[in-house]
Amino acid sequence: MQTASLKIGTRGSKLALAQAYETRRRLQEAHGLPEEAFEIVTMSTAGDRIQDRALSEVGGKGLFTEEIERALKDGDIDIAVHSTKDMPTSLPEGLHLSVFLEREDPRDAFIGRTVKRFIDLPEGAVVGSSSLRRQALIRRFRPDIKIVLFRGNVQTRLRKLEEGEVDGTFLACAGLRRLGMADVITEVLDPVAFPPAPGQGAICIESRIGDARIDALLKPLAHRETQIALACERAFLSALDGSCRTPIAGLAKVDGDKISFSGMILTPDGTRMHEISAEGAATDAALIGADAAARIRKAAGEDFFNGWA
Ligand SMILES: NCc1[nH]cc(CCC(=O)O)c1CC(=O)O
Repeated sequence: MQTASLKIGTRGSKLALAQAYETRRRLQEAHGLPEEAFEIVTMSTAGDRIQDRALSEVGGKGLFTEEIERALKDGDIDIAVHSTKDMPTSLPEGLHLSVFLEREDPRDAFIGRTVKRFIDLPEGAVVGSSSLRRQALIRRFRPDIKIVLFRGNVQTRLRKLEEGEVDGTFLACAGLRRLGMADVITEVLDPVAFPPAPGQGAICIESRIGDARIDALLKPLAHRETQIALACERAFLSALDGSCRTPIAGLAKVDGDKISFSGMILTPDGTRMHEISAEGAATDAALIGADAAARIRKAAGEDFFNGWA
């Protein structure tokens, strides 16, 4: 029996599995190997098990990655496939996000039950979301809307919507596309007015630093523009000390040798907001993101971060 040359770790949600299958398909194509050369190892994480509280209350993004990162360090798996936007900016020692696959649509989608467009929701309508960024943006435009905590996987959220628990919800276009469910989208949000989370829409691969065999296997999967855009967005997030309690948005675009970036920070109640934009050479992506963070921090003032933290 042929043993797998690479073990791919992933969470077990439909979206996580779709991302792991996509990664496997790209690995097969790049190396002309059969499916059996890559084993998908499904893992349950604390984040998947805790369903009744907001993530920001129980420990944040790390809850979805701890078990998987332990397996990666122990050599039980060789790579882990994640949604970049779910990844903390600092990773356990010895691990890194080595490869970013070509990005899907980074924008947010509105899924309305009674109206198509978010802005057309009636006064006092109920919207489901547990993302602090989306909550702050919703409140910024429509302080009258009632927001209910909406955790669980994409399917669970859409079922709650169908059952009438809420009038609408927001999800990433990318996730819905990967699940083959883009037809539920009733409005694609303008990324200037309703900017996405840093990293949204991009699959990343986490691996051990200095593992030459794995690096060689992964190399053909790296998508240049996405790698550069994500270096900028994650530098912005990291310099703002992006915790789950800070509504932060940011999106970079790479065009040839140039990069442009726009970022936003908001207070959770949506009443205060700062925007920043930056441009420069693609080779300076991380510097541009970090500099944009320093400038937006200065423009906002320290009380912006301390007032409600
Ligand atoms: N936090 C859950 C999560 N993580 C990544 C995605 C979507 C896919 C992506 O951004 O790549 C989603 C669901 C959503 O926000 O709709």
